[in-house]
Parts: sequence; structure tokens; C-alpha cells
Amino acid sequence: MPYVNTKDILDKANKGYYAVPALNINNLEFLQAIIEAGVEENSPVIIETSEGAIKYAGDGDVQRGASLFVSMVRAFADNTDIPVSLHVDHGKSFKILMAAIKAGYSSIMIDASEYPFEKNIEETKKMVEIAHSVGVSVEAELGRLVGIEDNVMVQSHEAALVDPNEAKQFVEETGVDFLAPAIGTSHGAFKFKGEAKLDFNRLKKVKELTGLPLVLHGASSVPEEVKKLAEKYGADFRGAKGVPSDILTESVKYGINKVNTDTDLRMAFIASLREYLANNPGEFDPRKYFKTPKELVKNIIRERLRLLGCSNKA
Ligand SMILES: O=C(CO)COP(=O)(O)O
Ligand SMILES: O=C[C@H](O)COP(=O)(O)O
Ligand SMILES: [Zn+2]
Ligand SMILES: [Zn+2]
Repeated sequence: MPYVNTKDILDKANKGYYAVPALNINNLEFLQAIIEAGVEENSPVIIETSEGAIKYAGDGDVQRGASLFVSMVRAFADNTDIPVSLHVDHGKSFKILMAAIKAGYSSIMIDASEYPFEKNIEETKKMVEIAHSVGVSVEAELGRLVGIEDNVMVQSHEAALVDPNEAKQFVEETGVDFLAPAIGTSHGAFKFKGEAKLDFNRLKKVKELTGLPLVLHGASSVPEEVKKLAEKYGADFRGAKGVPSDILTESVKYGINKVNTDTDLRMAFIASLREYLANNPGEFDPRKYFKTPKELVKNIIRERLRLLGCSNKA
């Protein structure tokens, strides 16, 4: 199957009670790993690029960066039988979002979650109108992404999480296609100081009140074996902690359909690259030293596709 709208992938996941990972890329090797994993698992895949990735690909020229990603992803998608979509992750700049829409992205995220509720509605609604007019679907975020930390006061923590009644109003007023409710995750490798815990009661209420495909940001698991491999070859990832697999499967049960994953791929790549370089000090051909990192990234993605229930859902 070719390049599809992210909404097609996520509406199907919502009806089928499974989730699809949305995997961040910055370059060719991660894209190859995602497509290969998706083909081997016969699974749909969502590829996403942050604003930083778009700037990086275009060396500052965001229209060029966005067009380059669309061309790359389309070239791969056109040669596979699995549904593949391309999404802008955490879009905050109007210029970048417009560049992505013009370039042909399948969906965008407008992240106005740092603004007060009314302004988040206003900004999101504006982007929904523009994107929908050209068949591009839209994700938005409600609440702030902060991890549950031992030393964060309960009140300040709770204040950052999504309010389910606001979620209902937000969805009705903006016409957004997917919603990312903050339920206690955070980005990066250091998510929890104490026990990993998400607010499933809020998640269940948001699902009940909106019925939309829901998105879990900051969903990397920081697998122990990846952390150990990286540390064996010189990395310092002390204190790194992710969302355990059982919590991810539980979140899918309560309505998560898109699971954003970046950190796990980055950590797997660097762990394997460190190992390869340590064992092959004379090597300087990138096609050789990127081979095992790409394989490990692919394996991490395959595990995720199976865990989230989207294997054989292509
Ligand atoms: O949410 C993410 C991208 O939007 C990525 O989260 P991780 O840092 O947990 O991989
Ligand atoms: O949510 C953030 C993603 O992990 C991308 O991060 P980035 O801005 O470093 O590309
Ligand atoms: Zn955000
Ligand atoms: Zn995110």
C-alpha cells in the first residue's frame, strides 16, 4: 500500500483496540529500519519528524527539509504493501506547519499546549481549518507533559495533567482528529524518579468523553538491555527510566492508539554504534558502521509493533 492519511491508520486502530507506534526520524537509516520492521511484521507505520528534524534536513530551510522527508517517505511507501504515513511532531511554528502541509505531509500535530486553554483552542482550530481543507489530519495536545517525580508536589503535578471535561469541549470546538492527553509521561530518557505510574482514570474519562484516537507522548520504554549495552561501551545513562511494557499495554486497553517513540530508537542506535566502533577501530565506512545500529533499531521497533497489537494489521 502506498502513502496514506494518518487518520486512516488511527481510525482503524481505534475501532480495533490496538495502537500503532509513531516513530521519529532525522535521517535515512532510521527510516529504513522502520519500513523494514513494518514489512516484516505486516504492520502499518507512522513516521514523524519534529520541527528540529525538518530544520536539520533542510539545513535551516524548512520548506526544503519538509519536501525532502515527503520524497523519502513516499519513495519507500510506494514500494511496500504496508500503510505508511508521515506526521509533523509537536508543530509550534506556523511557518513549519505550512511548509509541511505544502510539501505533502499526511498529518500534523499543532502543539499549543503551553498556552492557556482558550488560546490552545483558538490556535488548534485555526490549523484544523487549514489542514482539513487540503485533506491533512490533525493532532493536538492538552495538559503538559511532566513525568511523575517523587519530589513534585501532587498539586502541581495534577495541575499539569489533562482535564477530561476540557478535553470534551476542546474536541468539539476544534474538530481535531486525534488528541494527546497529558497523563503523566515526559519526553526523553529520564521519565520517572520513583515508580512508573500513569493516570489511567483520566485516560479512561477522556476516551469516554471524546471517542477519538488518543496519543501517548513520551512513551519510550528505555529497555534495560539497550541501556546495559550502551553503558558497557562508555555511555552514561545513569537514572534513565522509561514506561514499562505492561503499562504501555494497559494504556492501549484504555484507549491509546498512537504511541510516540523516539528515545528508544536513539538509544538503541548509539548503543550498537558504540559497540561496533569499539570492536572495529579501523573502520570508517558509514555503510558498515551503521549496519548493526540499524538492525538493533529495527528489532526494537518489531518488539513494539508486536506489543502494541499492530502486527498483521497492515
Ligand atoms: O513523544 C515523543 C515524540 O513526540 C517521544 O517520546 P520519547 O522521548 O519517550 O521517545
Ligand atoms: O518530542 C520530541 C521528539 O523526541 C523529538 O525531539 P527533537 O526536538 O530533539 O527532534
Ligand atoms: Zn507538547
Ligand atoms: Zn512528544
